[in-house]
Amino acid sequence: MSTQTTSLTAKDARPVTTQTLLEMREAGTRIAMLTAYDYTSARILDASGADVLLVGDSASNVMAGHETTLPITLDHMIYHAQCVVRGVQRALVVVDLPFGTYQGSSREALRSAIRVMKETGAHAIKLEGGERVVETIDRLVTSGIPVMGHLGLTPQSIYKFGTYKVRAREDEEADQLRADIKRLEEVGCFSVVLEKIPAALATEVTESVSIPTIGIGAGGGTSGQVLVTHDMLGLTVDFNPRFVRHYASLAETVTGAVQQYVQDVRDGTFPDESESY
Ligand SMILES: Nc1nc(=O)c2c([nH]1)NC[C@@H]1CN(c3ccc(C(=O)N[C@@H](CCC(=O)O)C(=O)O)cc3)CN21
Ligand SMILES: CC(C)C(=O)C(=O)O
Ligand SMILES: [Mg+2]
Repeated sequence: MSTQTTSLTAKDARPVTTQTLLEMREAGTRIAMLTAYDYTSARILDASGADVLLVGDSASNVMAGHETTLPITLDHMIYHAQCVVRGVQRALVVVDLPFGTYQGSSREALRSAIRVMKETGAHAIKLEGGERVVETIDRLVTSGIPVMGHLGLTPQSIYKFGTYKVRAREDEEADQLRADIKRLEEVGCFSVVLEKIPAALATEVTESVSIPTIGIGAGGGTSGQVLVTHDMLGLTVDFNPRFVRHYASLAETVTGAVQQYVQDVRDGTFPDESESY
């Protein structure tokens, strides 16, 4: 088995493709995905070795301050994706199709996805759902647009479920997810996100398909992991589900830096001579 084309390090600038992700799964190399919404962050995440950057509709929460992902528009998502693409050399850039831009018909979905691909230079799109979006995914994939699926907790359906509790704990919903992931694979998704489902189920369905799965709150048995970057950096201090591991406490760091700056301005110690002309 050849692993020659599998990109592993930040220094290896060979662009990650959907094929690379498949090879990583086959080689047992776990895939690291993070969200990105702007140029400056995307550049740092890309250079730090993130394999996939997701321009998530979580931008609705994280960037715009909305309570849910429902309000963000296709124009907003395209703007964020354009910014991210400018900062990326290696990572695969995937863009969420926002609520209301693909559910109406496969024709509407294709129009939305084509806008993303044409106007941003991103490499793939992601959309939420199983059986009910299979026809749509078929149309996108047939048109040459790589599609990532998203099963389990699907935040665009929050008002249908009413809570962000763990999904597919009961047999009926678990069986539906088992069937959904097979359908997503059959119709040509290159990967599927599994959000907030029991680890045992995520492991089982990962083994039932040959495409890579990317987990968030789905345990360690998936082919890769995704987190919202602002969560893992400790910027979103009021969002603390157990699946978030904090790799930094940037809210504290920023608070300290800004307090110091304010004090220095008040004191007149900033700027000093070396910082003046
Ligand atoms: N900052 C951020 N991070 C995310 O992971 C994220 C977003 N925003 N916005 C879009 C969706 C929404 N997501 C969510 C939202 C809530 C929980 C959650 O576990 N909420 C509660 C538990 C609720 C319950 O048990 O009823 C919690 O523990 O915080 C998980 C994923 C994931 N996505
Ligand atoms: C949490 C990930 C999977 C997502 O869909 C988003 O950030 O919008
Ligand atoms: Mg999303």
